[in-house]
Amino acid sequence: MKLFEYMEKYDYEELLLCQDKASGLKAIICIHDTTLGPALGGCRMWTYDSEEEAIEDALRLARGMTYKAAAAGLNLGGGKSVIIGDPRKDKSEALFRAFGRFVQGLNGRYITAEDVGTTVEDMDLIHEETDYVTGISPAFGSSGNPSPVTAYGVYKGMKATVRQAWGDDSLEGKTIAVQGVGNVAYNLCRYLHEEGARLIVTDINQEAVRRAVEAFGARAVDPNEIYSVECDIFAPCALGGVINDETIPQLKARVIAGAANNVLREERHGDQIHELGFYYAPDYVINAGGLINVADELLGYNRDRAMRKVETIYDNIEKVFEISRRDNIPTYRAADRMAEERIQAMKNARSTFLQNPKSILNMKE
Ligand SMILES: NC(=O)C1=CN([C@@H]2O[C@H](COP(=O)(O)OP(=O)(O)OC[C@H]3O[C@@H](n4cnc5c(N)ncnc54)[C@H](O)[C@@H]3O)[C@@H](O)[C@H]2O)C=CC1
Ligand SMILES: O=C(O)CCC(=O)C(=O)O
Repeated sequence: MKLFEYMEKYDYEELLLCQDKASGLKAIICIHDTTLGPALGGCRMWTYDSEEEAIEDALRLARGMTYKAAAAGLNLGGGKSVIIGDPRKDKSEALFRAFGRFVQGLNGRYITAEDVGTTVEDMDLIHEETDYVTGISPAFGSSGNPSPVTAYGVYKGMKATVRQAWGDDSLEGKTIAVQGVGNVAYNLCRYLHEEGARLIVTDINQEAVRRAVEAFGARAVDPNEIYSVECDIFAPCALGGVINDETIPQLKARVIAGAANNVLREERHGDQIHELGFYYAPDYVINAGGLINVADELLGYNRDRAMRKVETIYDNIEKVFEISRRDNIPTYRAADRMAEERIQAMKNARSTFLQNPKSILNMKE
């Protein structure tokens, strides 16, 4: 990958490689765009096959956060970080504290949180070294694990998408294929089950599958089968890139709506599913609940306020479909348009000089 060429193409601000020999830390922090405010985005810990793959993941995820914050109406920019390592074996206090010091060094331009492979306990360790971390333990006045809130937002967004496809938003009797039943999807399955949906689940972790089967009467299938099962809704809730040349011809669902980031392997796959008549809820619009929740900590965390804002994901999905119909474009492009218009509008609104501009960090009521 030609890094500067790529950064220029998508207008990235900063890419930082962090190395600490003693703790074994190898991390990447990427800041995409801070027009709307500090870049907030989780820290992923994953066993990447190569350094290039880790850098690419950080870059793509960071850009997604810019759009996620903008589309959700937050005063935040986009950033993300990844730690290269196995979350089951390579975690230590020293590793997360070393990472926290790199975050602190950015002086608030980047604020971290959980993502795949990291937990509230890891955020607490990072918090030993920096205040620029969210999703820490409620004991610190924080919001804790964002996953249940992300799940609630995905549930609301799925209902809004279902309304587009079938005219009413009920999930009762719908068959939903859930890929990955980790932190977000387990909570999502609870909402879906309570509303009377039939669940089909898969995961590479058999324990996660067993939990979902026991708790929600879900039917389990092998990871490769999840794309081709007969269902109404496909909910990608594992990793990204799962809508691609191999999987699109297999899909039986009419709606694609889930928690995973970067669901489309390439943009052209978004065009393809649009042409084929799928109802696709753009990933960063439907999965913004966790971000909305942790962002509320910057104002002094208030659960009711955060949940009210998460409910607006339903309206945001409706807006995306409206733009898609109005401009005759796929929903992923409609979401980009909605986010880009807000970023541009705020750039313009902030063009007049103010002696003491209000920042997100001092907007406490
Ligand atoms: N946790 C949160 O609040 C948010 C999460 N997301 C995204 O949602 C997705 C899920 O996040 P979490 O639930 O937090 O992660 P998690 O790590 O708890 O769950 C992911 C699950 O997917 C499974 N998995 C991985 N590869 C798989 C495959 N090929 N087939 C089937 N299962 C597979 C894993 O075993 C795991 O159980 C990720 O893409 C994440 O970036 C997005 C917004 C917020
Ligand atoms: O939900 C979080 O942990 C923070 C936001 C984030 O990284 C995401 O939405 O992907």
